[in-house]
Amino acid sequence: MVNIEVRGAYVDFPVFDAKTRSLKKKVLGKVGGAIGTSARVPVLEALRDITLSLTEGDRVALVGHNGAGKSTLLRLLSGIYEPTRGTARVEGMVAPVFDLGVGMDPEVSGYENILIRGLFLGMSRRQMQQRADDIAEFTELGDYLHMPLRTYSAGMRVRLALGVVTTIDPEILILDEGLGAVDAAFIAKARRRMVDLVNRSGLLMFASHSDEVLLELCTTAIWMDEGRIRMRGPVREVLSAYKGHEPHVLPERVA
Ligand SMILES: Nc1ncnc2c1ncn2[C@@H]1O[C@H](COP(=O)(O)OP(=O)(O)OP(=O)(O)O)[C@@H](O)[C@H]1O
Repeated sequence: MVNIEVRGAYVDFPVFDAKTRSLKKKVLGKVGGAIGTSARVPVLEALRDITLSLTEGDRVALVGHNGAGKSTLLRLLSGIYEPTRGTARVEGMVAPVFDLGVGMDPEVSGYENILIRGLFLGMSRRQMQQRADDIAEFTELGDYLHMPLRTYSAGMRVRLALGVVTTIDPEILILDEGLGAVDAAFIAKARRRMVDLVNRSGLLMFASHSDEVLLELCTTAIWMDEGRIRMRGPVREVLSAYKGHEPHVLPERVA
């Protein structure tokens, strides 16, 4: 059973080496969470009073300005952060994909990294051995897979990481955008695998700045603003409210 229950959760980051005096002025920009200065040590209030209930089949987009709290919320749901106050209860095995390169070792080969990365995402050694050929074919890396990862370009690393990530069977899939370095043709090729991955995940939560990807993969959305949930609803409605206009979608992507 896959289930997420968050009740009145806060996540604060005390900042011990901040220049406190210059923080006394209220920050007026749109970017970033609230900075509390009443205590002796300034506290970054990354999440404030989050209440959320998600279950099997939910496909949730997470949007908001830089620093709004999206990554912090994903880390809370992945068990990386504990709430400072409130509760966060997660039932189900979480596959967190924050940085495609995390869990990769530059000194070992592409093949060995396929195994390591798969184990990191909750798969067994045997499952990864069975899937290695499929991943190898998808990445088109050929003999490079026998070379140490440090010899790969940025785009080649992303190909390898995407190959592994799109082969797993996650109960709860937590995606934080980071597909930057690959070329457009490869993204198009990965799209089908991403859609299949999402379809076989029990629950998806995806933070991204791409309307197109979110509209394709998600059904509902949460708009984060200064650490709070500002709006929750159907993905198209939330994107329109957040952007102030209809979401941008390339004509051929419109269903
Ligand atoms: N480890 C940390 N220590 C101190 N402050 C942090 C830390 N991580 C995040 N913050 C602060 O928490 C707030 C929320 O950050 P978070 O990374 O969750 O935002 P985001 O919505 O994911 O932004 P982006 O779209 O830029 O990735 C920001 O104000 C940020 O400065």
